[in-house]
Amino acid sequence: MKKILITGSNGLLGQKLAELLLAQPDVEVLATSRGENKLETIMPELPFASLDVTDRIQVETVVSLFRPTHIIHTAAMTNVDQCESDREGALLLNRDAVQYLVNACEKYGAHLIHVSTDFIFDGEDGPYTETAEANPVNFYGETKLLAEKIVQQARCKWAILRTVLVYGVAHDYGRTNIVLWVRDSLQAGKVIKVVEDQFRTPTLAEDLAQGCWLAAKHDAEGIFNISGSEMLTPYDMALQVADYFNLDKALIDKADASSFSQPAKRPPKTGFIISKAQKDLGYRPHSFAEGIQIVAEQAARN
Ligand SMILES: NC(=O)C1=CN([C@@H]2O[C@H](COP(=O)(O)OP(=O)(O)OC[C@H]3O[C@@H](n4cnc5c(N)ncnc54)[C@H](OP(=O)(O)O)[C@@H]3O)[C@@H](O)[C@H]2O)C=CC1
Ligand SMILES: Cc1cn([C@H]2C[C@H](O)[C@@H](COP(=O)(O)OP(=O)(O)O[C@H]3O[C@@H](C)C(=O)[C@@H](O)[C@H]3O)O2)c(=O)[nH]c1=O
Repeated sequence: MKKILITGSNGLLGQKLAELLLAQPDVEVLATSRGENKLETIMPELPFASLDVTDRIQVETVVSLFRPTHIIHTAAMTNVDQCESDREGALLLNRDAVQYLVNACEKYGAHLIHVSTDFIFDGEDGPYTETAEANPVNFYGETKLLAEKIVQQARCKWAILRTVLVYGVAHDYGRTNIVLWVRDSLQAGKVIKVVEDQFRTPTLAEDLAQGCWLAAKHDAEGIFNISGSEMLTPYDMALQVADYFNLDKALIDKADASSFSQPAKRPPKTGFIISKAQKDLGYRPHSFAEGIQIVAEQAARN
C-alpha cells in the first residue's frame, strides 16, 4: 500500500494527479493545497487537507499526521513573469518550501517526487537529456534550479521529474493554455501572434500525472524527463489546433519572440529526450494531435 501526499492539488497537474491516484486500488491519497479544496464538488470522496507549503510548521504537521510513503510536490509559482517581479515570493515558494518538504521526508522516511522544468536550461541546444548542464535565463528557472539542488542533496529517496509547457483542462482554474487560448481566440475571430522561434515538447497534463504515478509506483530515483515527444514551435501547435477545430488559420500571425515584451526572457529551444522515462518507467505520452482531442472532449464537457 502506498500513501501518497500531493501538494498543489488545486493546480493543473495536482488535479490530474488527484483523479489518477484516487482510481488506484492500492493507493491511499491525501490531496493538499493552500486554501480551499477546489475539487470538493467534483471529487467528494477525495481526502483533502489545507497545506501552505511555505509554512514550515504546517508542512511538518501535515506530514507527521498522514505519514506518506511518497510526496509528489507540484505546488509552485508557475507564472514566469510574476517570478521576475516578486523575487522574494518566488524564492519562498519555489525554493524554501522544497527545503521544508525535504526536511519532513528525511524525518518521516518519505520518498520525494519533485516536479521541475525545462526552464532550468538556457535553450541554446535543446532537446535535452537528463544529464545536460543547467543555465537558467530567467528568475523562475533560477528558483527551480535552486530547488533541484536542495532535492539532490536530500538524505531521503528522491526523484526529479522535469517537464515542458503543460496543457490541459482543469476545474475552476483561472489560467488558460496554448490549446484553449488558440481555439478561443480564433473562434472569436481574433488575430493572434504566435512565435515560430521557440521550440518545445508540449506535455498533456494527464501524461505528466501518469509519469508522476509511474515514478511513485516504481520507487524511481534520480532525474527523469517527462514531456511530450514531439518538438514543435508554438506556431506549429497553433496550426494543429486550428486544423482540429476547423478554424481560420489566416488569423494566426507568425511572430518572433523578440517582438514580445515579456518581463521574463524565455529559453529559445528546449524540449526533452524522453527515452530514459520510456525505458525505465514505461512512460508513453500521447501525440500532440491526440492531446488536442483529449482537451477538446474535456472542454466540451465542462
Ligand atoms: N505549467 C507548465 O507549463 C509547467 C509546469 N512545470 C512545473 O510543474 C509543476 C506543476 O505545474 P502546474 O500544475 O501547471 O501549476 P499550477 O500553477 O497550475 O498549480 C500550482 C498550484 O500550487 C498551488 N500553490 C501555490 N502556492 C502554494 C502554497 N504556498 N502552498 C500550497 N499550494 C500552493 C496553487 O494554488 P492557487 O490555485 O491557490 O494559486 C496552484 O493550485 C510546477 O512545479 C511547475 O513548476 C514545469 C514545466 C512546465
Ligand atoms: C501569450 C503568448 C504565448 N505564445 C507562446 C510562447 C510560449 O512558448 C507559449 C506559452 O506561453 P506562456 O507565456 O503562457 O508560457 P510560459 O510562461 O513561457 O510557459 C512556461 O511555464 C513554466 C511554468 C514552465 O515551466 C515552462 O515549461 C513553460 O512552458 O506560447 C505566443 O506565441 N504568443 C502569445 O501571445
